[in-house]
Amino acid sequence: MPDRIVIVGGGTAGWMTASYLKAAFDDRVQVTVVESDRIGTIGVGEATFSDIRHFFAYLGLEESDWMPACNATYKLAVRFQDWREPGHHFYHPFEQMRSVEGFPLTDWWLRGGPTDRFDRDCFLMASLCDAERSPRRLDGSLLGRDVPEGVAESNALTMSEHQGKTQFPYAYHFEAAKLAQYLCGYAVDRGVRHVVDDVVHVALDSRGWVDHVVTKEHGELHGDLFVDCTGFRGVLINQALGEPFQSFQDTLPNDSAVALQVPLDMEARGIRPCTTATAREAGWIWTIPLFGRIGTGYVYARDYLSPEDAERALREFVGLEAEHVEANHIRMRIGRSRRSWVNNCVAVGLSSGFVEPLESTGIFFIHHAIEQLVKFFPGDDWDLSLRDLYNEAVGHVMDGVREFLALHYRAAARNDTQYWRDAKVRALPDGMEERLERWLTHLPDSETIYPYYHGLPPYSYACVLLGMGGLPLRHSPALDLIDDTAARKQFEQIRDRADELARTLPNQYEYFAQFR
Ligand SMILES: Cc1cc2nc3c(=O)[nH]c(=O)nc-3n(C[C@H](O)[C@H](O)[C@H](O)COP(=O)(O)OP(=O)(O)OC[C@H]3O[C@@H](n4cnc5c(N)ncnc54)[C@H](O)[C@@H]3O)c2cc1C
Ligand SMILES: N[C@H](Cc1c[nH]c2cc(Cl)ccc12)C(=O)O
Repeated sequence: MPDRIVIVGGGTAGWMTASYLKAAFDDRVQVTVVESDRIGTIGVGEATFSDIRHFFAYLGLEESDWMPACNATYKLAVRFQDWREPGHHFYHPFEQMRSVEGFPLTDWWLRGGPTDRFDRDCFLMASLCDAERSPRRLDGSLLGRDVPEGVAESNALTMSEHQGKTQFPYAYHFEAAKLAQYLCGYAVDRGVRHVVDDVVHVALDSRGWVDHVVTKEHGELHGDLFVDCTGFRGVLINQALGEPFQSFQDTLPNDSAVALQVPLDMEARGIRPCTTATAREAGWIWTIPLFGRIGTGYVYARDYLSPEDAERALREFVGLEAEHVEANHIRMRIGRSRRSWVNNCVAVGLSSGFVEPLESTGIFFIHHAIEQLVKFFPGDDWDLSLRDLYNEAVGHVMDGVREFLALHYRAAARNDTQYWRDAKVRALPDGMEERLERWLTHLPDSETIYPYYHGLPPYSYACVLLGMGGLPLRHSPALDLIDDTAARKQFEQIRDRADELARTLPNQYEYFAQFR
């Protein structure tokens, strides 16, 4: 069996992979992580999918184990600010879409919702975000009796096996660098060898497979399987093995970011239970509230804005609190390696692929890749089918997310700068134009979105279309022929329940302060 695994890179991807492989295979594999202390990680304040709870559950970790160590908070939604027009906002929440008479509530809302806020009319989470509530009460109980709490209820190995069955009501914000540190401790405690050194050479054998990597001070590291977690550099997959990188730049032009970590008095300011993405002149600014500070950054396209102007705009946005904070400028490689698994090398994380962090998909890509690696782990014969299945699954996830992100720009009503005007006419990924055409007459459903698993359910597409406001949408004509009493009752129930929860749940600061 290929049981000697060498992971190059110790960022979020490296340590998530090491700890997961140990949890999966225990001492039946030997895992080494080699990471440079000279080359930094991409450690900004980060937001996740709710699915990441399956990752922690797989490792046997409770929130109380890792959250305080990572200054983590809850995320109930992404709040899109100013994408339609200045002052407008809407939420993309973690909440199962309700349906009435077989039609999603959003479709009923299009026919005639009670207010002009589809998100508040159709989802509880939008009101909880506006009211800045925690999804848990001070005694730790989760907001709704109807929300399944456990993850052990199913034996599923992968996230895709859960999709559509339940929707957990929150994800997390955390400091990625602290999570990597926490997982390093977890992995080393379980026998992972940790080498701090630079890989200076990747030695290939006569077949072009990785034989070993050469480090500056620790000699050669031999293994059967090599995992490239070297970030945008792609030291093994792209540099040594020559696997081409396929850019998504034609459809997603944002290629840069400037980030600030801003310490703040969260008691005075409050901790919003959502990631905020605020549209700006040539991109958007993320605000990720952590316990004790916010992570913020401007994601932009260099074709439209210089790094200096982006930093100036970000500082203006944040205000005086960021005066003495140093900015971190990042060049983003948008797209994916054509194949993420080549010979005996599997790329996980930024080396495999990345799209701008608008819907917090980076760590989801890592989680998904690791699940697939366990599912399709090679045997002695390195059967090519396993590798092909892996590459197809990983490729589909990134291509699907690419479409979902492209939709945000095509659908946004904002058109006050050249950047936003160009967004309306920019090319869409192959096949998406036809799909979009259909969504305008019938809100997206499982049969009309990107046809392979990519993490996003149809209701996520509906939220973006309804919230961005730049495309004409129509309700299903059948709704004009169906009694709408049940739909109206559903809207009322949501409003009443949202009011009750907003009145009775604590705010996020109160909830997390009790653990400090
Ligand atoms: C601006 C921005 C915002 C983001 N926001 C989010 C978000 O909100 N949510 C989300 O899910 N994801 C987000 N991401 C993505 C997320 O940061 C990454 O997916 C995640 O941190 C994984 O990074 P990584 O481990 O692949 O690479 P990195 O963090 O770059 O780590 C690379 C590692 O490789 C090591 N290395 C490199 N070369 C060598 C060498 N020659 N020898 C030895 N070691 C080497 C480095 O030392 C480092 O340890 C964001 C990314 C960016 C750029
Ligand atoms: N796999 C799902 C993906 C998902 C469902 N709803 C949302 C909302 C937001 Cl803001 C991001 C992703 C998803 C999950 O993580 O629950």
